[in-house]
This record gives sequence, C-alpha cells and structure tokens, in this order.
Amino acid sequence: MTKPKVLISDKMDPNAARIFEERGCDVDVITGETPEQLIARIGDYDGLAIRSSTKVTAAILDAATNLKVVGRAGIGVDNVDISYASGKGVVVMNTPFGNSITTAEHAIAMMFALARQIPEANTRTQQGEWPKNAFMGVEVTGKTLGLIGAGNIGSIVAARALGLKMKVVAFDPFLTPDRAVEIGVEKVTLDELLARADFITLHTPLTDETRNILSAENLAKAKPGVRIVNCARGGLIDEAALAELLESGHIAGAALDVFESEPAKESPLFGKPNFICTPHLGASTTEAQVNVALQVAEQMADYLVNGGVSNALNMPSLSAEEAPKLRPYMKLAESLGSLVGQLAHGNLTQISIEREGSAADLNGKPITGAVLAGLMRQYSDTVNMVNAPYLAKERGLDVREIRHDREGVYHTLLRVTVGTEQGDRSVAGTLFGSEAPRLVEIFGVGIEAELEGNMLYIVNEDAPGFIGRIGTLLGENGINIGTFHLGRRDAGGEAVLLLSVDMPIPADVVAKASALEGVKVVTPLAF
Ligand SMILES: NC(=O)c1ccc[n+]([C@@H]2O[C@H](COP(=O)([O-])OP(=O)(O)OC[C@H]3O[C@@H](n4cnc5c(N)ncnc54)[C@H](O)[C@@H]3O)[C@@H](O)[C@H]2O)c1
Ligand SMILES: O=C(O)[C@H](O)COP(=O)(O)O
Repeated sequence: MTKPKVLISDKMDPNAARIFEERGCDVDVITGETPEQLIARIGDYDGLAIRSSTKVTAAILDAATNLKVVGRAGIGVDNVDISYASGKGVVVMNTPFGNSITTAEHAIAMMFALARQIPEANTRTQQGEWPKNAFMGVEVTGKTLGLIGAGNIGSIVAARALGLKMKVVAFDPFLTPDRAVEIGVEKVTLDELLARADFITLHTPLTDETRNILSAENLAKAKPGVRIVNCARGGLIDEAALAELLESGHIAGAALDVFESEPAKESPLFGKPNFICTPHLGASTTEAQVNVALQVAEQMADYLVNGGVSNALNMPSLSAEEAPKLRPYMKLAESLGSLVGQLAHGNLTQISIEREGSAADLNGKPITGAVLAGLMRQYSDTVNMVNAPYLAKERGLDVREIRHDREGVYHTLLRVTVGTEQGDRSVAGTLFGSEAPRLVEIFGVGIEAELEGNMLYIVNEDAPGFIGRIGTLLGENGINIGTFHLGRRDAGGEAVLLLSVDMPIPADVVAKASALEGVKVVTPLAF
C-alpha cells in the first residue's frame, strides 16, 4: 500500500512530523507559501495540517484532488471553508482542547497587563524615564468579570478569575443554568453584562451571531471605565468604535490578541491610550503547541491509515478501535446503497437504513454515510461517506436510521429501503463469519451473493430452459460468467438471477438478454 502523503503548511511543533512518520505517512513541511504556491502543490497530498495562517479556500480545495483530511492544530476553523470541504468529501478536524489552558492564561495575563499598564510602564522605564507617578492601576480583587462565551476557554478563565476573588458573570445563550452553577458564574443577558462588568473578556467563535457582538452601540452601553480583553477572534469587536471610546476614556483599556484582519500591520487602535496587543499569541506556549501538534498528527494519521475519525467538524466520530470492526459493514453498507441506487428508478424521496442483530450495537452514523455514498455514487464520482450525507440533504432525501433489538434469521443484518414513485424497494445483507459481506435479499426475494465487480441482474418468469438460454447468449458474446446466484418468490412465479461476469456487459448484449423469452428486467450492475 502506498503511504499517505501529508503537507504541514503552517509552523508547527516538530512532534507533528515525527508522529506522521511513525504512523506510516510521508510528510513534507513547507510553510509560508502563497495561495498560488499551495494550489500548485496541494494535488499531491492526502492530508493537510494547518494552524491559522493557511486559508483553506474553495480554490485550494478544488486543486486538492487527492485530499482526504484537513487537520487544524488548534481550535478555530474559520480559516477553512468547511461546507466546501464537506461537498468535496474532505474531513475537517481540529484539536478542541489542546491550547485552551494556554489561551485562558493569555486572557488573564492581558487582564493584568491592562489593570497595571505593564507594557507602557515597561517601555518607558527601559527608556530611562522612571515614570513612577505616571501609572495608577486598579485591583482585580472584588471586581466583576464579564465573560462573553463560557465554553472551554471561557470556563477556564472563570475558574482562574474566581481564584483571583473576582465575581464572574457570563453571557452565553447555550450555557445551561446547571453548568453556570458548576463553573461558578452568574448567567446574565448581554445588556446586564455590559452594565455590570469592570472587565470583559470574549471567548466565542466568530459566527454570523457573534460577529460585531461588541458593536459601537454595545460598547457605548458598557460601564464607563471598563477594560476589554479579546483573545478569541478578530471581528467580534468594532475596532474603529473601540478606538474612539479609548480616546474618549469611556473605555479605560483594551487588550487584543486577535484582529479583524491579520496580520494586523496597521490599525485605528495602534497608539490609543491604554491599548495593548499581541500578534495572535493566545495559543503560543510550548505546552499548547506540543499538545496540538501531537493530537492533530495522531488524529489525521488515524484517519488516513485506519479510517478512525475524531474531532471532525463535518463527520461523526469513529474510534480507531471501532474502525476495523466497522470496515466489513461499511463495505456491505456501500454495496447495498449502490445496489439499491442502481436498481431503483425514478425520484428517490426517502431512504431507511435498518440495523439488526450485532449490527444494532454498532455506531450507525458511519454505516449511514457508507450507504449514502454507495447510493449517490451514480450521480457523482467524487462522492464519499463525508460528502454523501450533504449531497443527500441537497437532493431532499429523507434519511432514517432504525435499529432493531429483535433477533432475526441472521446474526447481523443491514437492510436498506428506498421510497420510490413505484413504492418501497428493499435490499438486505449480512456478514458471513465476521468479515465477508453478502447480499441475502433483493426486493423481497431471498438470494445469496457477493456484490463485486461487473454483475447482471435479471428478473424473469420461473420456467425451465432460461438458465441455458442466458448462459448461451453470454458465451456466444465472449462473456465469461464468474458466479451465478438464483432466487425466486415462489415456484413458477418471478425468479431473480444475479451473476458476476469478467467484463462490463455491452449494451447490445443487454438488449438481446432483455429480448429473451420470459425476461422482465435486465440491469447491468457495477460495484
Ligand atoms: N487567540 C488564540 O490564539 C486562540 C486560541 C484558542 C482559541 N481561540 C478562540 O477562542 C474561541 C473560543 O474557544 P473555545 O475552545 O472556548 O470554544 P468553545 O466552543 O468551547 O466555546 C465557545 C462558547 O461560545 C458560546 N457562544 C456561541 N455563540 C455565542 C453567542 N452568540 N453569544 C455568546 N456566546 C456564544 C458557545 O455556546 C460556547 O460556549 C474560539 O473562537 C477559538 O478559535 C483563540
Ligand atoms: O483557534 C486557535 O486555536 C487559535 O487561534 C490559535 O491559532 P494559531 O494556531 O495560529 O496560534
């Protein structure tokens, strides 16, 4: 098997490259390239490991013809076009916890730097001024800290602030009352937070709802003398309005690690009173960088080498232990999806995926993804289990997952049923042993077959002589039969013949088979 190739395109701890190599990937570290250079290079790679500098745009994804996974060594994925990646079947994963403590500590450091004006005092002291009378700070003890966003980082900041004897109020629409009690904060509205907080710190992602959350209007509502810290994302604060309110003194200080446009080489905030900043250093500690580098490389290698999925933003998780157990099911699921897609005609409105016996205990999401990938492959060559659920949704297909506790005839069974204009069409399969996928039912007829390579599906009247006639026709056309499987509804009724052949069956042979006596349906299949 050829080794998966991974490109690390942002500065990353060397542990990432080491882990990729140890886990069986070839890795190149090429950082600081322009988008055009990355576009020219990316087609060679199966995996792309990034931080926040590389922008994974639609243009890059279009050029990434082999790409299977983008791994973000860090938290924010606003530099990745996730919906486009999903459409392309590329998994996007991040490392949601590796730099949280480090970033929370940076926010606390910024708060203290603001409270005591440390950066300016340091600069002027080193310039030889000894400006002892120029600086009067404030204590944080007893003050109110307003958290906007109380997720992983926000809750760590809260814990540190409580240790500093601050009162913490939080605005986060997704914070439950129980969780607020657990992390020791008072849940408030944004207006209440603005009215009460002596310090405000932001810890939300940048979304349509959070963009400009500290707008000019909201900044004006903040308590006079407030100090604001942003170690989350640029774009959460109106930077021009913040600059004006620092100038007027309504806001006593602001500390930003992140800017709306990065790298921020100029800004209306530069030089404003009590404005301090760092160049997106929130995650920059040795500990955090080792954490995220190790984790992203482990996760990406798991996916590329074993099919394990963790911390993906566009796909359900699948542990590296589960992956080998699920592999034969995924093959079965994909074949059943493909079979039903090739046989059921017309507009499909609904699909249900039933799991019975041992299959009922498995993680259903990847199985569903594989069924949909098989089904949708007839519409697109680039479909896989990552983008198939998105394509199915786009086409308005109603997808249902059903698990049965009941014991059936088979120790394990997957059944796929599609709703068509002609009614429901159902196929089912099992595993022989624990590894070998087998079809066991097709549209209500019991039949045992491997679904592989080129096949021919025939429905005919169950009458003597037919098998000889089809065998002769294929033989006369130089088509060798590999396997031959028969099933029927009842004696003398409708019979199903599923045979595998060593080459694709030409259209004229399909037409001749359709013209044979007693034949109702002939469909060539490919798996
Ligand atoms: N400066 C840095 O270097 C650095 C480092 C790490 C993370 N970050 C950024 O910090 C942010 C937070 O990270 P996290 O790990 O805590 O994320 P998280 O997902 O754990 O928490 C985000 C919180 O924001 C809340 N939220 C969402 N929409 C909201 C809204 N409209 N109003 C208020 N709250 C809202 C969510 O409910 C959640 O609790 C992310 O944007 C991340 O990219 C920055
Ligand atoms: O979201 C994150 O993890 C931080 O913004 C860190 O970004 P960085 O990896 O570019 O330092």
